[in-house]
Amino acid sequence: MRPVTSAHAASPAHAAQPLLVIDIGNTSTVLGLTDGCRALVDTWRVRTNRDLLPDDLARQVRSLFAMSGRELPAQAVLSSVAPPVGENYVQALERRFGMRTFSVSSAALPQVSVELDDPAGVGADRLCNLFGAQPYLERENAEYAVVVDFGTSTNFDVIGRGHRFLGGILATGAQVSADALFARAAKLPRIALQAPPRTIGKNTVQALQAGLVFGYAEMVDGLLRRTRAELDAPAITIATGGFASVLQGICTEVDFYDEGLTLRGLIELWEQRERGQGQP
Ligand SMILES: Nc1ncnc2c1ncn2[C@@H]1O[C@H](COP(=O)(O)OP(=O)(O)OP(=O)(O)O)[C@@H](O)[C@H]1O
Ligand SMILES: CC(C)(CO)[C@@H](O)C(=O)NCCC(=O)O
Ligand SMILES: [K+]
Repeated sequence: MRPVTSAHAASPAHAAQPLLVIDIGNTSTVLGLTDGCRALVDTWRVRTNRDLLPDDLARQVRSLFAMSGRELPAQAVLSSVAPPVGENYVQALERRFGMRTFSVSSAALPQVSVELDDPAGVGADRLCNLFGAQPYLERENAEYAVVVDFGTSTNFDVIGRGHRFLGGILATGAQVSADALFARAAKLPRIALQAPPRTIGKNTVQALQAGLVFGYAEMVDGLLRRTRAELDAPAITIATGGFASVLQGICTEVDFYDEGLTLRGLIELWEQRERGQGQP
């Protein structure tokens, strides 16, 4: 992997309104606030809780902003793969704070060509990654990009120039794999998901770390090699999500590491939509 890098332009030509961005995953929800230059000035990470109702979420958002001494902005863009949490945030933001909101879906993004059997079924987070990959496609002058997103599941999102979502791979997340193993093997200790000093473990912890971390890295490299072999032009690859930092320097098929790709994709998506609607 090359060192931490970001291909995203820091600011649009015009001053913009501050924007609340929310990426609702199956385990975590990440909220971010941008300034008038579309740069993230604050981020918050909370557990995704399907039991919270609109007013619970309104209280959560209000207290996060109060904690950081921030003003609530007038507009928000949301990506959710955990219904009904996305809808509940929309209700909270619109009814309690009068915010203008936009929810990511393939139907709401006509400029994106989702080349799947069922375009409506694609996860909103994967559409965010498509937008997050755009600056890389341009900067590297590449035909394809593969985003590997390490969350509850590990997604490989195959993206083509011109906002094409070509498909991908969904694999069991690293933590889910580890938890499944610990749940079924009474004598195994819980371990930190970090690389051991060598592949041949000298104790139970090292042996588990080799299986989980190196095993996972080999899966990622192998799937990226297979993906690249199926494409008719070279692809750049970008890893994101918490576990990506653990695999940095281990995966040989990953070109870039970018922790903020999904959230900045959400900002980029909003920005392009605003430009498309002719609203500065
Ligand atoms: N610093 C870290 N070191 C090791 N593992 C990590 C680290 N941060 C996160 N992880 C693991 O990586 C996985 C992905 O983390 P991330 O926080 O990006 O996604 P998530 O919030 O768990 O999933 P989702 O986005 O689907 O809600 C998690 O299973 C987590 O256990
Ligand atoms: C795969 C997850 C769970 C990853 O967050 C999400 O993108 C999702 O629920 N997607 C729907 C199925 C699909 O994208 O094909
Ligand atoms: K995510």
